[in-house]
Amino acid sequence: MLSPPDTSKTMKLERYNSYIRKVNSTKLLNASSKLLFRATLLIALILVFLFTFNYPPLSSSENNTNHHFHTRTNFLSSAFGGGAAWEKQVRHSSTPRRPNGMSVLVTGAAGFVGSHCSLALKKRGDGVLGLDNFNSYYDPSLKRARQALLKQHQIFIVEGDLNDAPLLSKLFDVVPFTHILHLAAQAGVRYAMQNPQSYISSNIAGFVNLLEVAKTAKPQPAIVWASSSSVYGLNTENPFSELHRTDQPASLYAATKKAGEEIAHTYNHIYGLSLTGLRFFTVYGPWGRPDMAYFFFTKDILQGKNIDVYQTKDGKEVARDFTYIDDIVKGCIGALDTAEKSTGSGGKKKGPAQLRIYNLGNTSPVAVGKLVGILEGLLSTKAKKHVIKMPANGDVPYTHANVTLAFKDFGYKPTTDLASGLRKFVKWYVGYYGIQPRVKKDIHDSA
Ligand SMILES: O=C(O)[C@H]1O[C@H](OP(=O)(O)OP(=O)(O)OC[C@H]2O[C@@H](n3ccc(=O)[nH]c3=O)[C@H](O)[C@@H]2O)[C@H](O)[C@@H](O)[C@H]1O
Repeated sequence: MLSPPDTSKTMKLERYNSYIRKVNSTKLLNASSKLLFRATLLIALILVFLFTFNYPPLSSSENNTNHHFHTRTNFLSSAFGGGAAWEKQVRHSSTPRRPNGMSVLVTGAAGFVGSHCSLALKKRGDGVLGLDNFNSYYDPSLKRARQALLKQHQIFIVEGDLNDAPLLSKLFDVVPFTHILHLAAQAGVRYAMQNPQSYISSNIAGFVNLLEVAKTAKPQPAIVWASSSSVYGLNTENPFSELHRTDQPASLYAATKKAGEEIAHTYNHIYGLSLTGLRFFTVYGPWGRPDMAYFFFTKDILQGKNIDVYQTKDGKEVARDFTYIDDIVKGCIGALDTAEKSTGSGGKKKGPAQLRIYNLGNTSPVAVGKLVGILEGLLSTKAKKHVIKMPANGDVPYTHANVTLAFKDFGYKPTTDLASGLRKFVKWYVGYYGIQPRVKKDIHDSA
């Protein structure tokens, strides 16, 4: 008789195996739940990062327009562009409050000239909707402060990029804009050597995108936009007239503005868009741009830092036709008021349309050294001047506007000299940045 098999060892082995399986499966479970947990945490962190840190600071009017920013703007516009509350804000902001008032889309509304023009238009009863991408070319907190100021006056700024075609089309679906005041651009003459693509993206691609949307709009809006005194480039005739050569730009910035003027011609010719380009001459004033010389000279003088004052190669002073912001605003509004309607509709030209270019300057060039002297007086502080030859960075030695044409067509007449304008700027500057000591008491007291 066969004795029964001794299963005790087998059973022990099975029990052991099943124990090991349990331990392993628990380990596996633990490992996979850990993995799941970590993956969830990672996704959550990515989402928090995207929504907390990356939104909203898209870079304006003066624009950081690289691919990353565009992708994000497109995403945002589709997420925020269609809601009823958003549309209500857009409509409310752009509705005129006076009979026959305009409904103006102001691009670059959080920028220097854009914010001033938006306020002026709104104050007289026009509807204003802003568009700005709040890029970080210069301190975006200044753009946010301008936005807050505009908000107090019921002006809403849509946060988005000129290159976001669906967003622009959406705005035109919601509002039948009568005018566009196009001031969004990559500004700055010297920065073009550091970031050339940003100029192409904003000043050329962005402008074309805007014109593409405008041409198909029903009704087509009339467009007034910012060109630049820099288009005169190496022109040697003075003062600069609209009839002078503008085919020798000295910087990529100037070249993109000149390209804008040619592009404007094309859209006017093919689609009947009414287009007015304004050549601004070194605009300055309260709420100005920190990348401009008068602004960072003020900062550096107050902080006791050296400032570079440029001279031409032959030792002459560099001069600019510095133009005060209020004069520029009057010029922009004059151009808007005299802009004729576009003649096309839905992408089809119906007849010839208005095409204009104007200088908007002060007609009185001042040497940069003199500007520094005025600032020294207003700030009661001696500047640490470092006079150097102008680097080959796109600057031109001299600008001087002839504004006869703008005077003839819409009464443009600058009224603020550099000393008065800088006084107003310094008053704003010390107030905005909370700087009290040293600065002349009468600056604080004067209106
Ligand atoms: O009219 C325009 O279309 C342009 O105007 C403005 O350009 P610019 O006239 O070059 O102004 P801005 O930089 O303030 O330099 C002022 C003066 O200071 C000199 N300058 C500058 C820097 C420096 O360190 N030292 C110096 O002497 C410099 O050589 C110059 O003579 C806008 O920025 C530009 O966006 C565009 O709108």
